[in-house]
Amino acid sequence: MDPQLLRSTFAVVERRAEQAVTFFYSHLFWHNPGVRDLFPEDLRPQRDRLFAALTHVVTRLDDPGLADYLGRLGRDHRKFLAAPALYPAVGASLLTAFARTAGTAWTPAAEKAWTEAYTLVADLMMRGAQEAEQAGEPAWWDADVVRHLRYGDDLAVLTLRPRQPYMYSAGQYASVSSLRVPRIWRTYSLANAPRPDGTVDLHVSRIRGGRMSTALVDEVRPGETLRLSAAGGATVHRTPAGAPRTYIAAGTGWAPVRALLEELAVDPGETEARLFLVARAREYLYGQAELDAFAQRIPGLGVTCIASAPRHPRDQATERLLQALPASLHWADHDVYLAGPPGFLTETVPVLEALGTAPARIFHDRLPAIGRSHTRPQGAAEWLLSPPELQWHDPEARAPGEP
Ligand SMILES: NC(=O)C1=CN([C@@H]2O[C@H](COP(=O)(O)OP(=O)(O)OC[C@H]3O[C@@H](n4cnc5c(N)ncnc54)[C@H](O)[C@@H]3O)[C@@H](O)[C@H]2O)C=CC1
Repeated sequence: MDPQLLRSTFAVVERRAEQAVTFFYSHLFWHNPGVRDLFPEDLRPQRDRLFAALTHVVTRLDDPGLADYLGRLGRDHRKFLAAPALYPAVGASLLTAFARTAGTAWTPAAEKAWTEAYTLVADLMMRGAQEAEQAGEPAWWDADVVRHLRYGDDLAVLTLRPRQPYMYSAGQYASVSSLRVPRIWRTYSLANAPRPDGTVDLHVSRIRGGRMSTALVDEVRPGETLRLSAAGGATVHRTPAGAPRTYIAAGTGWAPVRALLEELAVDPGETEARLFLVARAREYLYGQAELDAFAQRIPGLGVTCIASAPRHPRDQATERLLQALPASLHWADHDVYLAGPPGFLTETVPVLEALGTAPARIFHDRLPAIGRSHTRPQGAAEWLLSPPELQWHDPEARAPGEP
């Protein structure tokens, strides 16, 4: 396998990505009747994901973590009903699409390199899936909705009871699917530390035009069954017991922070902990109701709630937070746990670094370049200048208990 050759052919294909992706799906669905049913009705986000995943692989061929990443991806793809027979079918369509798109760059040597690369990727993914199956891990967990609470127009807290034991750590997330929105999975943080009764909470903010969040906020009722993927994400506690830490949560970013606090509350000792809770308006500070209870259970907890002023844009709360942070001291001694919208994280991280927090001590879910944009940049330079819209879910971060 020749990494240089793979990258140079991929660079040509990437410039004609729309054409390549359209050809790929047409070829796949034409030659494999029934496969179309495995994909969501709206293929556009899927198309971007395919290229994001391929870019991830092609740019990390020398990365020793790639095999683990692909193993986890294969394990995770079981929820999409990706049977082993699908892998060669996808490979055949992908290589044909590349051959059609790469023009003169598609030499016999390039074809050989891509065939070898795809075989390796598929083998590692299938092995991950097989290992999960042998370990008795379900492809997804059926979970019954036992409670559905509304906060304002756009927010709901759902309590689910998985029918089989569901393992996760405080701070992790899961993909969620509902038969109301077939074949679509969306990622939500698990909003509580594991409970003796096994139930898990999800905090869902309705996104305008978002079919899944609308279904979860407006339509889903107790008694209904949702599907949960295996938990993932490495935003779990990494701070030694008793050492100082700061939590910063914006909007439903409260969910993972709430879970981390609940875990800390079991044995807080004298731990110094700071919590900044940020929301678009006072009435959206829905976590506030629980703060007294947390403050009682964690004596060293200091809490600051920040919201935008009435009739001001939601991002004013971020400006207020960034102005408030320097009033707290000793940033170099704190681990910082952050959760919230991608734009919020992008603005907050540099300020924390400027205040003295080491980048390695700032923990948040990673933001891969999984675009929703339909006007695709034409090359690496344009890609950097105009990156696609970010989503916070990162399958690479799916490493429960990762140090
Ligand atoms: N684990 C995590 O990191 C989690 C992330 N989220 C993300 O949070 C978002 C949901 O947000 P909502 O609850 O509706 O919050 P929201 O849209 O009400 O925003 C909450 C606050 O975040 C700040 N903010 C939002 N967009 C910003 C931007 N572009 N630049 C600077 N600051 C910004 C503002 O201060 C705003 O008041 C989704 O994007 C979701 O993916 C949600 C839960 C967990």
